Amino acid sequence: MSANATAKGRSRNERFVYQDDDAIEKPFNWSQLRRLYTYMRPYRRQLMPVILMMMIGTLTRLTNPFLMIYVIDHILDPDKGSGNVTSLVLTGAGMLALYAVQWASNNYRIKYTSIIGQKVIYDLRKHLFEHIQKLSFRFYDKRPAGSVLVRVTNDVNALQDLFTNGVVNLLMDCIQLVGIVIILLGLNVKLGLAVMITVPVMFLVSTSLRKKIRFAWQDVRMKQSRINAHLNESIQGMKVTQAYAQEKDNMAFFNHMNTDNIKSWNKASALNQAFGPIIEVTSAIGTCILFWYGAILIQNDVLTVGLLVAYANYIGNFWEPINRLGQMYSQLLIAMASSERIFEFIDEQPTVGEAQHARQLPAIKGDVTFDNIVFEYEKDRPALKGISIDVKAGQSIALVGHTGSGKSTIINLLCRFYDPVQGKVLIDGIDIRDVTIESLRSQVGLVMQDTFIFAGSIRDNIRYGRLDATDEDIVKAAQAVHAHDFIMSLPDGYDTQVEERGNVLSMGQRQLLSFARALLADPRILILDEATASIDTETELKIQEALKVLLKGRTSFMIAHRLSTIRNADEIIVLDHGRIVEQGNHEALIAKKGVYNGLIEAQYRFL
Ligand SMILES: Nc1ncnc2c1ncn2[C@@H]1O[C@H](COP(=O)(O)OP(=O)(O)OP(=O)(O)O)[C@@H](O)[C@H]1O
Repeated sequence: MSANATAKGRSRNERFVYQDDDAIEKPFNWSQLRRLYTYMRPYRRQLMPVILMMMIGTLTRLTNPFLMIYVIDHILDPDKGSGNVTSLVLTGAGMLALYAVQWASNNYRIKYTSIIGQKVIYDLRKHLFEHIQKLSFRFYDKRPAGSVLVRVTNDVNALQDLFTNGVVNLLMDCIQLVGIVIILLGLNVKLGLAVMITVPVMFLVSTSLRKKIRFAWQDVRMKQSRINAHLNESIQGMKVTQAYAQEKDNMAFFNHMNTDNIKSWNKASALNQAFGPIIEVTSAIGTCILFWYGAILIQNDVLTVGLLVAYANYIGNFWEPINRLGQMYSQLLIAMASSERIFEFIDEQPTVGEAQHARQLPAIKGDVTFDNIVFEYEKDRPALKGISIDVKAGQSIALVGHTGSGKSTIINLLCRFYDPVQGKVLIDGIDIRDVTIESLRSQVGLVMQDTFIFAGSIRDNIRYGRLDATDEDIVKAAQAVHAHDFIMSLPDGYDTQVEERGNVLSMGQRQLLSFARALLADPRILILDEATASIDTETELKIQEALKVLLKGRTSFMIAHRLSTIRNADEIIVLDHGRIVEQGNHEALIAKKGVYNGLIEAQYRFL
């Protein structure tokens, strides 16, 4: 913390700490490059004609000056064939033809490198997304959603340039450069060496400047990344900001970051602009040497005017690939960092894996057994310490206990979001680690406290429970859980569009929707994390009615908060610090006057 941070609190600019998750360049790494190449390999065949076109384009470009030599030294030379209009026209036509070929091949190259590059990026993004969908909760426990998002978007985008034109351009520039050097030295070694004398100087100056430029842009990206993180957080937390009237403070913080970003941008941009003049001055020096030394050679009859013009042309084309190769190298180092971060995710194995010979869980009855379960999220900090529960199909279980006592953890294990450290969870006597995750989760319904509503229509949101459900099934499910009336009162009924997270719906309405969704899925085992927010009595009654319909005939586990739900449960399990401390029905537990009685008294004293 800086010195001006007072005892009252942090200074405004230190309010948030954002982890820098931006691409920082990494050293060149061949094995990573080879791994990146595996994404290009499927397009090898499509790449062949592109490379061919690139070579044709480069060759025609290198050939053109030879025609110039011919025109100047043979056609226009009074001693040789001056005035030969036919030759002149023919050579002119030849030049035009070469330009046309060059233009066509360049067009082809640019178009198809971009198409192939996009396909490679598509595959990479798909692979990454497919993979992160499989990763276990443990993975997400450790990472903020923003950092996962950055890898799927920014890091993949950072590779886009490399794939869309980088690889082919790299090849093209190398060929062009080698071609020009050979021609320059081949036509006249002395003049060739003389005009290339500036190359090492230019190389040294540009390498050091480029490094500075690279770091400056990295700094810009880091600042932008912080702005993004802050924006993300601000939007998500807008209600809290407004509720605590923190807008001014938030604005000041944002301004600070915004100003910082502009400063970095200006610095990077100034450095960038310095690069152009350096290239120009170096190439101007090269040209001066060319004409000065060329003129001497012409006077000594060692060089022709045509050759001198050709040299000037080649020199003009000489700096361009050098410049691009430098840029390419910077791009490559950044791509190394991005690919490393992408591969880090791809290499991450789901901790909850499927057994090699996992079988389909057959249609279940709904018996559930927790057999002496021990579980810890973090080493040596057990969240469950030897839990055994036996539930018969169709029974409803209410899990109660203080915050942090392990209720959600029990549910997490039943869905196999995590695996126990010790003991097993059995459904109809089958260890859930022996069956495929999909066959397990498709038979276990989960109704979360914070119902997730996806952007789309109400109908589609209910259909999420069973994608092949007909419209009639959807209406029936909604009617059964008393959601139909409120849906019909919405402007477009079932077609009403709701935004992500369903902010336009009330808490109670969202719950009813999630009940309809779960009913449609018709799972044998239902898990319900009851919402804590209190709702009006009428909705409350509807929810209780809906719950009865939903629970009928299913084994259910409820993290129950409403007394009515807890009371109606067949069995109440009271947890404390990861252990079951009491178990039984409401009356029996109240009569016991133990932990449960204390909890109920504390919670419902005012009802
Ligand atoms: N993802 C996690 N990583 C690390 N520790 C966790 C994680 N989730 C829960 N815990 C810890 O495990 C213990 C049990 O948590 P759990 O969420 O099961 O409690 P709970 O009874 O459901 O609480 P609440 O009623 O507040 O939701 C707590 O000590 C909690 O801090």
